[in-house]
Amino acid sequence: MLSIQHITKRYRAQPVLRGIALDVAPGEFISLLGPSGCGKTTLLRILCGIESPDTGSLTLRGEDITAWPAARRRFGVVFQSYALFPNLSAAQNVAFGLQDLPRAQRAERVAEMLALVGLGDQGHKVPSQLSGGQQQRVALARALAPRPELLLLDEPLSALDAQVRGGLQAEIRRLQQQLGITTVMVTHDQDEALSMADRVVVMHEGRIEQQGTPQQLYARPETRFVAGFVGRMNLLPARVVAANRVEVGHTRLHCDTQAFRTGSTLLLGLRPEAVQLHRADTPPAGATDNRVRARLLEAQFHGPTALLRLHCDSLQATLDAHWPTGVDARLPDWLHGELLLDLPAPALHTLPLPESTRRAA
Ligand SMILES: Nc1ncnc2c1ncn2[C@@H]1O[C@H](COP(=O)(O)OP(=O)(O)OP(=O)(O)O)[C@@H](O)[C@H]1O
Repeated sequence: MLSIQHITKRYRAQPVLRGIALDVAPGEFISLLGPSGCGKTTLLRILCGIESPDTGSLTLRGEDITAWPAARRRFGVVFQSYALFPNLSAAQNVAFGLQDLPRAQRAERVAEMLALVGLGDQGHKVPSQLSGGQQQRVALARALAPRPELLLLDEPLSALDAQVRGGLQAEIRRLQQQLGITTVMVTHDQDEALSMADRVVVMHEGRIEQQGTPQQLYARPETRFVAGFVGRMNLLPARVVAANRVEVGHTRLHCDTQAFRTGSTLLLGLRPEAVQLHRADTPPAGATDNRVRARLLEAQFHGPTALLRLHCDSLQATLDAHWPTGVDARLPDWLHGELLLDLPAPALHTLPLPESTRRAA
């Protein structure tokens, strides 16, 4: 439906977008995810039509819209700051983009939209009489009221507290699916991107680093940046010593090394939830591949799980692991003794070293 072709943008000499290409399918929810300064807001502003690219083009259902001003695109936009007219009621704010409709139809549509966002009885209030979450619902109703072809969301929830935010994430997703509206949302919050989007596009320094479903990105990060930015990942420098065998510190581990030649260096990634802990005095029976000794350095309580920092002499590394805290929210005493860690081969990701590190090596 929307095709973004080789978009570049510089501010003065500084390149901010370095060749962005992306196709968005009808009804799809895309999240642009990346750290501050990676260019995601600039890309969204180019989609809105309030910024123009230096090179590249945008097509909407085959039609080139690159030179169209924002008003002609008629996309629905919600910004981080609620951007409502403070002296207009919620209903008047929603009616703002409906000037073309006859009065009766306009009132009907406003009532429908306010009901859709759960504010059917709040239309008379001005923004200062509404909570932050309610104001953002009004902004959403206003953006959706003219039935736009594309909904653009720029960090719409980042000014809200965690609880309101979680509720609205689910609600926006429900609405988006109910209306089938094609949506592009900018966020720097990986949880938000993973939980809401059909496809997450990870941006880094003005480029698309990787894109895929939330599950693909989490299960198969392709670069160190994505591995570190989407979820938590232990990263260990390693060297391929034979097919499917790597050396980390003083120890050798099994993992899939298909993409690497023997002798090459790489990073081994392992999610904290994939680390299996056992007590060393009663080791489990069975295969002992990828089993190393470790000791607990510290534990951080996070409610349903504790994050354990473990030191492993043979790997010459410190690893993070998750421990489910259970109903009594306590760690068993044996975790403070000698431990064995199983690092399952299928959970070990092999990642290329970043360019700069490779040169130094
Ligand atoms: N109008 C502008 N003039 C000059 N530089 C700009 C302008 N807008 C953005 N930049 C610069 O471009 C880079 C990318 O900004 P952008 O807002 O797109 O990043 P972002 O990924 O959305 O970050 P954030 O999450 O902090 O908004 C930044 O270095 C920023 O300082």
